[in-house]
Amino acid sequence: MSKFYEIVQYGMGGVGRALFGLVVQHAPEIKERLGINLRYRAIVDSTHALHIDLNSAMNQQYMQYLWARLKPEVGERISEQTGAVQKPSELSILATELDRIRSEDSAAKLVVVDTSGASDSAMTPVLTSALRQGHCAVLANKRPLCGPIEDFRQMASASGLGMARLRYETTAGAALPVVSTLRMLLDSFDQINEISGCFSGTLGYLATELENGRKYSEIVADAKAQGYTEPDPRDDLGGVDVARKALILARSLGMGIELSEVTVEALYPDSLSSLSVPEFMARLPEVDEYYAGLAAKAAEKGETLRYIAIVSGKGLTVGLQSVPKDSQIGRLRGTDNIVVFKTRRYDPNPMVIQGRGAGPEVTASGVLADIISFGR
Ligand SMILES: NC(=O)C1=CN([C@@H]2O[C@H](COP(=O)(O)OP(=O)(O)OC[C@H]3O[C@@H](n4cnc5c(N)ncnc54)[C@H](O)[C@@H]3O)[C@@H](O)[C@H]2O)C=CC1
Ligand SMILES: N[C@@H](CC=O)C(=O)O
Repeated sequence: MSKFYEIVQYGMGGVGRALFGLVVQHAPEIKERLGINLRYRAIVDSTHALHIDLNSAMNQQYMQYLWARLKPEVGERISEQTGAVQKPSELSILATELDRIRSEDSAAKLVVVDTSGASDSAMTPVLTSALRQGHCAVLANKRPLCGPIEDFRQMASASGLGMARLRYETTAGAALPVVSTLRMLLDSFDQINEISGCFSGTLGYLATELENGRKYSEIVADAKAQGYTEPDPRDDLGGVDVARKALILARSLGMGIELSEVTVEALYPDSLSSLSVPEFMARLPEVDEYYAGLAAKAAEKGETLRYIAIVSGKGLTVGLQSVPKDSQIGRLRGTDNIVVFKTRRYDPNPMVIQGRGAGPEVTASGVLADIISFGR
């Protein structure tokens, strides 16, 4: 029997557009191979929304027509599409879709997909509300999982037993199977003693390229252009993005920790913290020399810099460390992440997951896998 999942997607940046392209291009094959009908009901960016009527959503030609305009190389905005409306609020977009699906008397489930960079206050009510009404949610956006712990618990409990209708694989390690592995270990009654590693594609890329002698300012600009960084690269460089990932893993383990309890170490000076993003990017050369010096100092000792996170019963720590070049972490290259699970069963040798941890294409593939997992 065919299953119907209908996507309401917030966020049409790098990851959002890559996901839209994947779904539009592969929906017929997904239906044929897996018996899962995926279609778009609405796409939303920071200012506008496009509600897609079902006839159009089922019409592959119309979806291809939209993709031809929205794909990154063309880059049209939602506001430029026929039928787009100015966004009243994130929640009202969902309300419109819930009304529509009720009036259709449909057996389809909505999947609210958050590929935005929106705040937790904007997105948490949307996601929790959809989950409470029996629908599904998939997040690439970490913020809604990093608000007050009570909000996280409400979202989790709204998503059914074992968080059955909530997926957020790409919030830690992009498409690497980190969250699903954590769930698998917990479901099979292992005991996770520690999760550690390098959780940032941007900081991995920065560290490797500093090692190669490139300038800090050029590396950060390049990471932004490639879509590795957060909308504001200071989230990456300041360690907050790593802290969010560690917090999401800690909360998934049942720890009641707040983001404010995690101490981070910033890889840019305080003097650049209150600038706009373009101003920040323009002033990066001011710190080139300092970070070249740090990298050179580590190299003199046969070491390299890595930004390391540890989640354990003692809490969360994240920060810059100098590690031997020929260690497992020292050998990481580019945007690769490494996540090490030390558990009762994986002892003394831990379970290790390693691979690309950032980039729009790879992240979109993880979001699509999350969506499809509801229908399996
Ligand atoms: N780029 C990557 O490698 C990865 C990104 N992520 C997460 O995925 C999300 C998207 O990342 P990117 O696409 O790279 O960022 P991006 O900056 O390219 O896109 C973010 C989009 O969110 C939209 N947006 C902001 N506020 C919104 C709102 N209230 N409602 C609807 N849309 C809104 C913006 O218009 C923008 O187009 C972020 O939360 C990021 O942390 C997660 C894993 C990897
Ligand atoms: N900005 C993040 C993207 C994935 O979460 C990173 O660099 O790791």
